Amino acid sequence: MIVTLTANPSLDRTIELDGRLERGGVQRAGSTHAQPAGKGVNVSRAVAAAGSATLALLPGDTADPLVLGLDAASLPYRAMPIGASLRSNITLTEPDGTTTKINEPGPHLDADQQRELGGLVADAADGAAWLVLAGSLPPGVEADFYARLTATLRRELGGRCPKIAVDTSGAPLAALFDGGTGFGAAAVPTLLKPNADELAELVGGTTEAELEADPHRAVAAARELIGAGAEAVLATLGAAGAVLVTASGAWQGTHAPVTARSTVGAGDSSLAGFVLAESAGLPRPDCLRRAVAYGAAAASLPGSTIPTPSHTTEDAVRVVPLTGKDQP
Ligand SMILES: O=P(O)(O)OC[C@@]1(O)O[C@H](CO)[C@@H](O)[C@@H]1O
Repeated sequence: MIVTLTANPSLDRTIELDGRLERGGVQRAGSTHAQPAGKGVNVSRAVAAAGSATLALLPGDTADPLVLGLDAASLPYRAMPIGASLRSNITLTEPDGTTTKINEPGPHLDADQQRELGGLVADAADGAAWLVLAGSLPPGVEADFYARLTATLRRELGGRCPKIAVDTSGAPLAALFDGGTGFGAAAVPTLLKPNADELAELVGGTTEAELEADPHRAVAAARELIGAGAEAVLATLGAAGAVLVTASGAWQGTHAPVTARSTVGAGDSSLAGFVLAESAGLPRPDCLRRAVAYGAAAASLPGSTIPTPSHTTEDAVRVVPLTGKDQP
């Protein structure tokens, strides 16, 4: 079972423009669609589409359009009522694949609601294979929420605690490694899935553009996180594919060029591909291969559409070891 938590889910609205975005002008949409989303929900959608067991955890009232969308999609979920509307994030796509995204802050969660959400996660995660903590934190939630949750689950669930993957940015990402929170290595997840921007911000001394241009630099940056206690780092590098780094090896995965339609959800799809492959017991390079195939497939699909296995082409992915010894 792959359990996901989306602390700040979104009903993603995509507006496909027939021409270039004109700032300050009035434009008619070519087409529009809405999808229940947010990073963890997207991971669960990909896992479910692959026929594997998943459960999406999120705040949200039963009548919220996002929750109704999960019902309509038959996605297994548990939603914690909050008495407030969830957010709606807007994506504007242009014919050349340029994507502009505007994310709302989301509804405020008070201390009781945060505790209840943590309890929901502890209950669902008990005995699961993976727990994916993904996305931004809504207003009212302290930046160390994921760090605290990770440390608490490990302490309370012991040997029944799943492997924990985190995909977030900014202060919640930094808090996983911040000794000041007092959780130490217990808060460091099994797997981190930063993009180049997040990785650059986390380790410092480099930029998103440098990491996307040079996979060796991305590996060096990811190694710092391995040194801090993570078992694996899957760093997604946009059109440059992804690198996977563990204590015993590093690999780069690149995909044959695809025509990008919307990059929204590409990172989430990569994470889903990795976790699906890892759960199936595949060797590390094949986990990376599936992650890159899922990311490329997502980028070639409109809006927040999440790929099914039939959208992916693993043969189009080239995986090469970069440093360290390869794994069996
Ligand atoms: O504001 P966050 O939580 O960082 O990101 C939310 C979001 O941009 O992430 C997904 C794509 O990764 C979208 O479905 C969603 O709108």
